[in-house]
Amino acid sequence: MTLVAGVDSSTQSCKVVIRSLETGALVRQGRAAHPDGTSVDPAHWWEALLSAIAAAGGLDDVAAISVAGQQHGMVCLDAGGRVVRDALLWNDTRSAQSATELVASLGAQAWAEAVGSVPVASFTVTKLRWLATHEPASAARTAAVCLPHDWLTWRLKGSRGLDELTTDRGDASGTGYWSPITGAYRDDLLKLAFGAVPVVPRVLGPTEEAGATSEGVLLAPGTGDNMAAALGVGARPGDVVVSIGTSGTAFAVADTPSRDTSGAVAGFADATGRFLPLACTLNAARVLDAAAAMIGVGLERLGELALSAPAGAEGLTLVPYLEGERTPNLPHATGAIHGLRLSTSTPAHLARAAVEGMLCGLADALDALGLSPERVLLIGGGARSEAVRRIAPTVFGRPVVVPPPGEYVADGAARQAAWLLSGGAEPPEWSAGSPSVHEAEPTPGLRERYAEARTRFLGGV
Ligand SMILES: Nc1ncnc2c1ncn2[C@@H]1O[C@H](COP(=O)(O)OP(=O)(O)O)[C@@H](O)[C@H]1O
Ligand SMILES: O=C(CO)[C@@H](O)[C@H](O)COP(=O)(O)O
Repeated sequence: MTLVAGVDSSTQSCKVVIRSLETGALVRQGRAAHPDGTSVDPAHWWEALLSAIAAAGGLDDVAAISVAGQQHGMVCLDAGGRVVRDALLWNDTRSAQSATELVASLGAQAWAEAVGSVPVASFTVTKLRWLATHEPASAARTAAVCLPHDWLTWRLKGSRGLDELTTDRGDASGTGYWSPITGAYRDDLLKLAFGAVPVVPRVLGPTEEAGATSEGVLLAPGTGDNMAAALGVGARPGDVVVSIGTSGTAFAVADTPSRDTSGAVAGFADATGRFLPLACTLNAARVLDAAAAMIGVGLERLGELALSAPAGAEGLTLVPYLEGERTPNLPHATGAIHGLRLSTSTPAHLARAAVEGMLCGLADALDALGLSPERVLLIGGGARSEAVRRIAPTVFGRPVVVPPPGEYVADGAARQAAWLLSGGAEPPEWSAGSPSVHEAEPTPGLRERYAEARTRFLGGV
């Protein structure tokens, strides 16, 4: 049996799956935690990757591997290939002002036309501007800039030379200086943001080899975690995927690029040669972690409490902007609880309001895509919660399809590695397990009350 490996180096952890090339069957898997924080030494990702590979039984019998990673993170390397400073992650909002300045200098429409997206604080281009402005010495030492998956792929190759850095269309499309519309870097935008044009990774096609490890395991191009999730879950045109991880994302596979001048929808490329319009919230599964901690229970009990409360939590409304927010673009926002009465001051009401508030934030992202999906697929760590699965249709106002619990980002990466070996125009067909379908009536007034609370606390957004 030929084996392939897929890696998900995401915000909270690194996961590795090893699957059969022919059938896609899961053979073994491993995981390791990443440190907390929005500014992280990439060495931690490397150590976690090695631990997760070891926990998955190693790569001795594996033919090809692919790394998918959290998007946008700025990894700066000096001329000798050493990391210059901690990487600023997608959820680090210190570059919000830099984003405002960059958008003001060209206008939102010009950015959307140039790179498919209007940059917000998450985008690498804004982080480079922040670095040039606030840490000129680090900026001066930066000879190359790449993304988390690019850096891990480069390390797996044992590379030293900056000219050996590679990336793919999907992850490159989240930088803000590569255009999914033309398939080319925009050095002028890099220069505008950073004042110089550092080395950037070569952009590989969907099945182009990135090299090999010293043990001879072939390296697929890898991609961003959302692009890998689309591949892993087998998203097809007409589907919208909602992922509840550290970030909340809503995305769809499209045949043509998008250019949303409002900035709500990022016009990303996908991992197959197509496109992946995506709306992202900064607040998803961790809202549940925070609510569980506030109430003093575990996630399972939080879910039971949420399901024990009446739908709509009798008007108790939680606006979940605990880490600022990206959709809507409010990097300095905080969360709020509205509608407290003596009768709603219970752990069950708070649990329900947390699940509903988090899902209302995701419903805003779903609406931003402006699609009428045939299916809404729910994935990510948060989809493991029964309460989330059962409450989601009451908030989204449509049935929700939940694939069997799994690591769909790592699976997508494994499928890309299989595609590298099998060749052909499309990735190999792997049979997926049967999804469960959750249907429920929308909760009357819930979205309206949420919109009102959001507006009341956040000045008319
Ligand atoms: N049974 C569960 N109920 C609710 N949330 C869960 C459950 N299992 C995992 N999670 C959530 O999943 C999150 C991690 O999701 P994951 O998709 O792995 O994140 P990321 O890819 O961003 O690292 C954690 O914040 C955790 O709260
Ligand atoms: O910034 C985005 C998408 O644009 C995030 O979705 C990151 O890619 C992080 O993903 P998770 O770790 O939450 O999966």
